[in-house]
Amino acid sequence: MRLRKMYILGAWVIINCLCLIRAELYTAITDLEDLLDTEAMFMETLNRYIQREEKKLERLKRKAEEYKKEHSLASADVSEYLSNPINAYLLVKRLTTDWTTTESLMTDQTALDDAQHNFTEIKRFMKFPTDEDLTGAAAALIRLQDTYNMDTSSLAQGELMGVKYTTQLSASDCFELGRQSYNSLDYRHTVLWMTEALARQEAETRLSSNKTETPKWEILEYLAYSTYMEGDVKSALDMTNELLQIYPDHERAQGNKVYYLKALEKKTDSVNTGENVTEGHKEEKEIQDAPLGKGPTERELYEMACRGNLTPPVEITSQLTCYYSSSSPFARLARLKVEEAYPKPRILLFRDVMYDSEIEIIKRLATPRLRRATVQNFKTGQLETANYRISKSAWLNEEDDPIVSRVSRRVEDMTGLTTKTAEELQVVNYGIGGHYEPHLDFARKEETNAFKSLGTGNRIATVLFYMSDVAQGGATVFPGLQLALWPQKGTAAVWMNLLANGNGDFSTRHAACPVLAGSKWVSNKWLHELGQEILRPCSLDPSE
Ligand SMILES: O=C(O)CCC(=O)C(=O)O
Ligand SMILES: [Fe+2]
Repeated sequence: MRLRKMYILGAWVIINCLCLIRAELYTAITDLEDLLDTEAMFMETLNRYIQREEKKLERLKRKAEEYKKEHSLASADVSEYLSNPINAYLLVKRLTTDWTTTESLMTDQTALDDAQHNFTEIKRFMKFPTDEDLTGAAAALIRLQDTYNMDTSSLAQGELMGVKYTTQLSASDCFELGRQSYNSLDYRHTVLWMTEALARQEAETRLSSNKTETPKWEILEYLAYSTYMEGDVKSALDMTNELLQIYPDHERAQGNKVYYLKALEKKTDSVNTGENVTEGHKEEKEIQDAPLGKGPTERELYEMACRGNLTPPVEITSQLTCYYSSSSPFARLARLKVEEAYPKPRILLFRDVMYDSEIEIIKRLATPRLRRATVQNFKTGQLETANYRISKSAWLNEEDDPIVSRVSRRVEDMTGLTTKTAEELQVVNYGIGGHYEPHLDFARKEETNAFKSLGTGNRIATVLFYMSDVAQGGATVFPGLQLALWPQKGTAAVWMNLLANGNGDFSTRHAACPVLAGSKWVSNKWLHELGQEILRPCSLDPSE
């Protein structure tokens, strides 16, 4: 049995070693799909273990029955029973060799050892999430909660912006989200998720007599402390009192109670410092983005646009038209459909410009090369990962497949610019919660190191192909323009990042909203300045 199992594992080793990446599995859907295979292997091992243990218990039950039968026979008439030499012999045998066999059956651990061995092998050779993945996945869920303004209870009931899904979160799932928030010193979300954990736990206990996994006192402990850190000492004290009713000897709670009482007595201002309270952490200040004048901040505009609650004013939208492109003989021939999404900066949407068959090939070529996407360090020009960009990306060059050259030609036909100096085709897959916060695609004047090694100047234009629809979320938004572009498979968005005078156009600042449901695939071509001199004549006008 074990050999066959090992053989199965052996087969998996060959398949999975090729693309084994330990961390950051939560950043792309493609990796999560592999985790389902891992889970299937775990379930198989667990079921086999249960079957073997059940067989063992069946044998032990039969033994117990046998003992019971003989013993009651003997007890009915002890002297009669023992006067029979066979019975006397059998009694001695039952308590010697027989009992040794029974005992060794009871203590037999081979099923457990085999299961543990298999678990270790699965963890070694299959894709397996790490603690960082759990933290990342929890952070993604909390990001979605904030960006899409979803209340904790609806989210726990599986409702995503009014759409009801069947999956729900249990008390222990909510507790884990609270714990993850707590570990990130995010007390606001700790309070939200621990409150939900408490409510769910009470409901779960009412429904079944089984004890739930997380004890109430533990939820109360996190909740009380985080409530205190959020500045509500009175509620923190009430929760601590409730905790002490359940668990009177809880030393930390006893200590905290004394502190909360003192804090309340003194009505001290220092309630938020966390001093003297066990488990105290210094609160990290959230980075507040600067307001754009008096109106909403960029963050607020970004979130509103992501939720679909922002559109450009009618003076702008009324100017927009759609037409068939005539930018090249091919564009005329293929009757490329163009829609203006914004007039200045001009943002165009080319509909049905990438075909499903092309998308399939590009995704297939990119999938084995997907790695956590990087950003360029503002100061050093080095590439590094950052929490404000969470996705997986791969680069395809024209030698990889004729399709990649075909996409470059298409980009030339769409833009009238050359792709000779463009970067390779970047393919990006965003998992749930995957996003890219507001940024500029071009390098600012002070970023002197950016694109230096390419020697092709700045990123003059962006062509962004949507290679999937997205069930919910995942828009490309331009907060300053109040504009959201909703991914539509086969459409490409195109805009110029630089003005004709070569300066960066800051109004092109844009973002990829977190994916709420589904998966988002895009690919993009960044065109550079070098070689465009004739195709896009420059201007000395500072406003152009
Ligand atoms: O995925 C998107 O919608 C935008 C991506 C983007 O802005 C980028 O990769 O620079
Ligand atoms: Fe971008």
